Amino acid sequence: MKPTNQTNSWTTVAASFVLSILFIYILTRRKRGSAISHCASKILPSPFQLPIIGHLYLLNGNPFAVMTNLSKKYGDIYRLQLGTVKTVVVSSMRLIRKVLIEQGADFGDRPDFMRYNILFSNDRGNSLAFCDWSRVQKTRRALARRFCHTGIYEDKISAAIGRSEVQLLNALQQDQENFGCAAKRLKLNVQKACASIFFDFFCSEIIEDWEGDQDFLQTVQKFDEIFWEINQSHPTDVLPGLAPIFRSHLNQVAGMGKFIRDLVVRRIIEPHMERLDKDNLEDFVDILLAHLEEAEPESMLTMDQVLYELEDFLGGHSAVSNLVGRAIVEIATVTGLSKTIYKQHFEVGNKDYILAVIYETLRKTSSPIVPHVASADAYLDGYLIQKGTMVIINNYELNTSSEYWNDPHIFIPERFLTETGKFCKPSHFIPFSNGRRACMGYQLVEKVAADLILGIIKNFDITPTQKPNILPQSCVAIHPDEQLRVNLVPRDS
Ligand code: HEM
Repeated sequence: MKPTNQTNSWTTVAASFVLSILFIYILTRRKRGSAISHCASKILPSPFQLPIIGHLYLLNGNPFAVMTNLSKKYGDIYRLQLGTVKTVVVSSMRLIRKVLIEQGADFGDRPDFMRYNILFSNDRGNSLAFCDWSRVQKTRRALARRFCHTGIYEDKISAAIGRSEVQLLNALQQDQENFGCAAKRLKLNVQKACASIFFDFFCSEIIEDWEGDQDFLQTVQKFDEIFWEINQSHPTDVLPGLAPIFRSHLNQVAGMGKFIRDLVVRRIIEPHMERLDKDNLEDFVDILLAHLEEAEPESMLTMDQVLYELEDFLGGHSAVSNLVGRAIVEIATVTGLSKTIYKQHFEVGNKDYILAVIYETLRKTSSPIVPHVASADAYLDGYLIQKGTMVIINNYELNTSSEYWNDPHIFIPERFLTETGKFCKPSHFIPFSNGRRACMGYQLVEKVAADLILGIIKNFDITPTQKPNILPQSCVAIHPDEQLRVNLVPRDS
């Protein structure tokens, strides 16, 4: 559930229509009451008196900020009826820990949104990130866990980053010569760098020619569109009956998924199947394909599961490139920060400083956690949460409140460093979540983002433009049409 800044008039009209229906629906539900509340030993509070403007903000502003305000009145756990979806919002670290860890087995499923199904061949169960918890999911996570360990595959990931960084710096220098501005196509160049690292690392597919490889360029663009899409809420998530009105958007979503899928099959899967040597598994694709014929039925993967697991991980590059983009925008806004990063890393030798910059970017973004869903009826803090209830883990206050951080609106990487300069993260800050559905890519994020930002800063000073980007909070994604408005000043000039 993320804010959408860039709506056209059609979507505004449609959204107003949807909200009116939603509001009427909420009122009707109120009269009927809720199954949760009358079964529960304690009655879950619910903001029934919320004026319609509140619901408007919930969908169009920063929903996490709105839900935080509601928690001031209704407490750290309360329920919302979002269209047809029963929802519970939890806000305190104590309850978030219960949902993610202590009672993780009860809250390990994902919402059944129409768009998730459409993206994954009409079955979100194909996706590692949007499926419900299952034995297959355990297998899929186990297969990926080892590969995402940058320590185990240190050489492979370092080689992939090294190759890509050379191309990135060439592209920036080329733009400096051609346009007098190295930042002219910075976002696209960072996206291409991240994508080529991920293709190289996971699939041993080295992209030699960024500009001439049309498949590659289109894939980068489609993944970015998908990343934006899944980071937004959509009326059909909670009111699937509205699908006919949004048919063209839903078809577009299906088209994005299909494009990526066709490319992954043609360019990655088919060549890998032809050369697969089970005694010498070369990369992540080989590991997944070897599992197609695994003897144990519970841990055997279907071709769709293999395909989408691979896509989930390849798509991770969009998360990294958007994060790097955000970090660069933040660095530009703090006077002298680019020089400080250079000094700390390349002169003082403090390798943790850049990590602090990355975590401060995640904090300031207030990077959200994907909603969970109750996989069984379960009691949470004395309230009965029915099976199928969506649980929104609202980390907004934990990330942005002055109760937890000094000057929370200011970008201060040092808050993640001890007095001796060592990286240190408070336990209430969990941008990659925790427990059985926790992010599998955080080590890759740290390594790839750090190396790319340092590669840029080694060669360029990052300074602000007169019109800096204003990026939405509680959403890592940057709109696909938004460019990074910063200057890159060559260090030797
Ligand atoms: C900016 C970077 C990223 C952030 C902030 C981030 C954060 C998250 C969060 C909050 C979740 C949900 C955890 C939960 O529901 O409890 C998640 C899930 C996941 N992430 Fe990331 N992530 C990032 C990048 C990546 C990358 C690069 C990869 C892969 C290479 C990746 C792989 C996954 C997977 C596979 C899941 C689903 C796990 C499951 O549902 O079992 N993530 N991530």
